[in-house]
Amino acid sequence: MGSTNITWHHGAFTREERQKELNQKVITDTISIAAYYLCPSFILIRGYLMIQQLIHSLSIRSISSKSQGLTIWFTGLSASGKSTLASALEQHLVSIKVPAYRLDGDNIRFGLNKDLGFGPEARTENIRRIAEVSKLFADSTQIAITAFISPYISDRDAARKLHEESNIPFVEVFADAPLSVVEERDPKGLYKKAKAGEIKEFTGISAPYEAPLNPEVHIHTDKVSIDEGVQIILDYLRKNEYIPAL
Ligand SMILES: Nc1ncnc2c1ncn2[C@@H]1O[C@H](COP(=O)(O)OS(=O)(=O)O)[C@@H](OP(=O)(O)O)[C@H]1O
Ligand SMILES: Nc1ncnc2c1ncn2[C@@H]1O[C@H](COP(=O)(O)OP(=O)(O)O)[C@@H](O)[C@H]1O
Repeated sequence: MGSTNITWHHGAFTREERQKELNQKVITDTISIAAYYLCPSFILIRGYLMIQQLIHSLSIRSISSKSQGLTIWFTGLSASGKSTLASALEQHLVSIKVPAYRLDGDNIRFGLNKDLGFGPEARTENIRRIAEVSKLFADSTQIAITAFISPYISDRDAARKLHEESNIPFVEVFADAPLSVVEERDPKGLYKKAKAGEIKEFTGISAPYEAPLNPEVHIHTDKVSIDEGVQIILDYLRKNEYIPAL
């Protein structure tokens, strides 16, 4: 497993933080250029700034030429770690200037899909719409990161097909933790309610979850840390040249 000195946060990521991360390099470059012209007499400083400027422009070029749109599709039980990993991954990608955007229950289930429940047909329609939206994000050369249970193999396969028909890579990431572990985590108390019969058709308790047979990335979230999980995904993305090498 590769490693990086860059750390990532596991909480929510605001629009302002995203803007700050993506603009930072441009600001640094602007400062370098201004300083270069303001200090023409200091040959050493000029030399240093010129080298710095060259490194910056090369790194920007290498990122923009190698980044490409794709969808990273998390699947797994409730509390398996999809949102946690998706959020940390999104923040890390943006911190290295790779545009990424996460779609999850907070911005989809309460908006575009607020008319949908949790019966089999509603879940299929939920995933169909999310697949269409993520494909559009990926088509705009961003990395779309989706974090939904997506319990049915046929629905995930349909999402994959939709992407592959447009030559957009689709990376399925299985956030895998045994039911006993997610029941123990139960961060929202939903398993407790489901077992008490207060929530109907709850995935893993009273509704099915069909685990992926051959996901691109398989993360055992009960065995690796959050940071290690993110690193496994980054290693996969680098190995396949979806993001620039370190
Ligand atoms: N019946 C039932 N089954 C499963 N989950 C339920 C249910 N009712 C509400 N919730 C909450 O909704 C979140 C799952 O929504 P998803 O859009 O990811 O589900 S699905 O992909 O359509 O199956 C899920 O959030 P996560 O815990 O983040 O997965 C739950 O908080
Ligand atoms: N290795 C790990 N990877 C991801 N989450 C983990 C891990 N270990 C513990 N957790 C915890 O498990 C919980 C997973 O919740 P969440 O990310 O909301 O899951 P989901 O989106 O799949 O419902 C979080 O409280 C997270 O801190």
